[in-house]
Amino acid sequence: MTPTNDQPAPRTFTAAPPLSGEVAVPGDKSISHRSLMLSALAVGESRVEGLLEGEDVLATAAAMRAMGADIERDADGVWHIHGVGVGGLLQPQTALDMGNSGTSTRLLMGLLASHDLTATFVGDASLSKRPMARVTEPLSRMGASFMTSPGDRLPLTMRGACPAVPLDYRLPVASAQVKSAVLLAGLNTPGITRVVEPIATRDHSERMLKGFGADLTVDIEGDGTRIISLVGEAELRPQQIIVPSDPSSAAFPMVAALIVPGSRVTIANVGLNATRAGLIDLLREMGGSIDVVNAREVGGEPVGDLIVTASSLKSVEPDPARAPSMIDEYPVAFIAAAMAEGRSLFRGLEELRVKESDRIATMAEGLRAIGVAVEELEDGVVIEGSGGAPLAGGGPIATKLDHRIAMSFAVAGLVSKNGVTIDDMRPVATSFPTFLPLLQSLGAME
Ligand SMILES: O=C(O)C1=C[C@@H](OP(=O)(O)O)[C@@H](O)[C@H](O)C1
Ligand SMILES: C=C(OP(=O)(O)O)C(=O)O
Repeated sequence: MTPTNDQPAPRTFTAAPPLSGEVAVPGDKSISHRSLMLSALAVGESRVEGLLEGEDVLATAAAMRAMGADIERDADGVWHIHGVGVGGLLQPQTALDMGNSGTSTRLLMGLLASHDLTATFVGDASLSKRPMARVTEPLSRMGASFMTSPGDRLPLTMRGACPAVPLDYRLPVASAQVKSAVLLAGLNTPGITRVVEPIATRDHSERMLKGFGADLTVDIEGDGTRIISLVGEAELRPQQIIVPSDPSSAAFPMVAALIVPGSRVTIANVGLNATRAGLIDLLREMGGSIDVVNAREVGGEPVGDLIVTASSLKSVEPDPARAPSMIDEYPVAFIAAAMAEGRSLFRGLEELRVKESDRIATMAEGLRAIGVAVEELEDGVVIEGSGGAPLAGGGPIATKLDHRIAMSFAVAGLVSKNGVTIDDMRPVATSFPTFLPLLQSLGAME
């Protein structure tokens, strides 16, 4: 995406008074991407309320428009999408700019793999370092071909295959992006495409594909392995979608409210899908007071309001099997561990090394810079908690084009003696454009 401002936006976050109030974080990023993609493949008009209007999702919208979908936002903030039908995507006339968004890139590569067209994908410096072999490998087996930059990275040009060949694929890495790429490719492929998932990852693609009318079944074996089968050459029906608030964004005010003494905050309408709710379980195990009220179902997803009260936290050694259910929340979970009593041990997190930044290294470096004793492991970190005492503070923290690093250290600043300076807050616009006003409304900053 074209940056709106090409200068870094440093900012210092300082010790905050007790946080209070009721807030709503923006719509779920994963569901927003999928809403646009699936609506663009349905014949007729879909309507999406609560879409995340962050840069990542806007990159998906621009790509779907470039391939023929008609996508408009009305004055009330509702998005209207007229789709082209499965198999109906048009050849994009220019390169698809994915900005900072791994989800847009990998899911769209899947969609295009079974369409008869050629497309070039480009992205920012962070996205251009991220591995794409995890999707080019299965999609090549379905018939697509790829010309990638060295190391299977962006920029890359792909040619879809029509008809593509259905695939029976066992996921070698616990990744909802890879699972979704194969399933989306299967939509326009004759026969049955099957994905075997030994470790469950977020299941929004499965739920939404079914909701749009695709013939998709999920069988669960005794050991928890999920077998997802999709009948190809699907016809998708337009939908009315209400996007719940993003639990990955709610994570920041949630941890802030737990660690800033005296806080009590309500976070409304948060998505509580079990494949996403690992952070809530973790923080409760640490002694965090998080109550779910008003539990309900909205648009096929469980949601609830969270009441979070400041708590004394104790250290944890979470089971690595929990990783997929809170994969994007580890950076801010490390901040919670830095304020807990005792030593926390996080393992099994090698996937964090291939996110917007190497989140193990970036977090370890940043934590050290603000006075936290931390040891970096190949697949995780050991963090010595302060037992609730304020962190020293410091910086500037190098965010490395990673929104979750920026927001995690902003939260750390709220419990610091000397403030925490972030080198650049601009990446926050990818997933949580209202982050600063939200902190202001809780009284966390001027
Ligand atoms: O499918 C999705 O919407 C996502 C899957 C996760 O990535 P991986 O599949 O690479 O784990 C997550 O980190 C990302 O923010 C969104
Ligand atoms: C990893 C993330 O997103 P993506 O892979 O879509 O860039 C994230 O939002 O933390």
